[in-house]
Amino acid sequence: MTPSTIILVDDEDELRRSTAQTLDLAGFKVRDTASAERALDLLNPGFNGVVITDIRMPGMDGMTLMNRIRDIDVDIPVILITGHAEVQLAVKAMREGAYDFIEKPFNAQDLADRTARAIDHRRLVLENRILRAAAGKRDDIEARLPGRTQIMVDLRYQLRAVGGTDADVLIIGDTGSGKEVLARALHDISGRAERPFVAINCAALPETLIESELYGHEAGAFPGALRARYGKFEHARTGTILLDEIGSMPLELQAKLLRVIQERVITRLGSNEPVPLDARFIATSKVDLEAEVAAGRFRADLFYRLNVVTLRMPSLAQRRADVPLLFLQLVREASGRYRRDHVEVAPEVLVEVARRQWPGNVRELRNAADRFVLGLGLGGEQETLRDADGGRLADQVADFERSVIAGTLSAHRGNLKPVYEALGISRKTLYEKMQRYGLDKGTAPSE
Ligand SMILES: Nc1ncnc2c1ncn2[C@@H]1O[C@H](COP(=O)(O)OP(=O)(O)OP(=O)(O)O)[C@@H](O)[C@H]1O
Repeated sequence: MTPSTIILVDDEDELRRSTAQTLDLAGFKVRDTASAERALDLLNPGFNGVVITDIRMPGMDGMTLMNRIRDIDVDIPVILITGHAEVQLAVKAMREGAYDFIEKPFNAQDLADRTARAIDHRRLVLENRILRAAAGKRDDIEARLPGRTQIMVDLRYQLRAVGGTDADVLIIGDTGSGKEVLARALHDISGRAERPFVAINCAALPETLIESELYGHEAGAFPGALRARYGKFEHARTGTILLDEIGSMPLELQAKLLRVIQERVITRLGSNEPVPLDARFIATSKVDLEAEVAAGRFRADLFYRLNVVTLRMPSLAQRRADVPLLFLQLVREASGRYRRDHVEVAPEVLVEVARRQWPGNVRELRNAADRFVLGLGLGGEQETLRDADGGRLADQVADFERSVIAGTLSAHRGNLKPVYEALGISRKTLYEKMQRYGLDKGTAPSE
């Protein structure tokens, strides 16, 4: 990405020059101008930078400029410079979409901090855009959350239903089942798709730093806090905040979080100034939070607040019929990642994949696909088929083979060529097997 540029707009020459110098000394690349119209000429959608403008100017004022900038690209951060008596105006501007404001006279450090934060925010927004454009994934929920079992069909339906709303969402699911993938899909189909998606792993945050990580702090808020720092919540602003493994959050922080979710404001440590927060919260949990509430480890009020919309990411054990197809998809992805040409998956391999339990869910299946593509086998259990349940091995193999072929046929909507190619068998063999198992082109996958 090209280096960020600050466009500074102020009609007062002296103040503009000294502000430009301050920003320059802080290491920013600055272009300054006395005219709002000129500033607009410098902007385009995808502009990598930030606009800092005085609010009072003859001709086009700062508020009008901000609105014109939002017409160009709604996510370009605009920082307004206000006079002492103009705080009301600044608050109105924040409500209308200004990123931040700074009151005159301001000190150099404060200006540099606010500018740095706005630049970080802009970078996150642009990175998100690039990622999404590259993947072309905006509406492609089925490709991201594949599966033909009813439980997955229902989940995608629920996802689309809540995607367009602003409702906070709780996602429950076993380890490795794809909760974060689901959360990102939710963000990408929401009206916040272009805004930052900030994932916070609550289990990995050190307890002593958790508050300043989330809420930020002012300089001197605690020993060692030399400079002010913006927290993760402020980084997300109008985007989505993912609270991964919310059940690991200490009880006293749960109370604070509840307040943030309800009141939609945050206050940095060491500050009295509330900052508005218009983010959507998504929380995930591996464990049943109701049981945690009963055990006194999770606050009931926070649970009820989060539990308004709950999506359940099924484990692979709950959707076994999806496993072979999912494996084929993961093999295709891994082949791309490792730059291997078309890696064939023999039917015996799919049978083995379908037979296994996969307690680590998609993560474990994905690792197996990676190993397979690299020629290392599936890993994990013994590679040979075992007569696990006491049934005749040949019958079990036949059952799995039938479900694999039925699933692949259904995935390709009865189009045979991609089916025998994906399964690594000839057209003739596919016909024979379809006949043997009583399958036709329109066969639905068997559970
Ligand atoms: N549908 C999918 N297609 C491809 N990869 C997937 C899919 N679902 C999950 N994965 C991969 O599986 C792994 C686990 O997914 P994810 O991190 O979303 O699970 P999780 O439920 O949040 O896990 P944990 O509970 O351990 O945090 C990741 O590497 C992810 O990329």
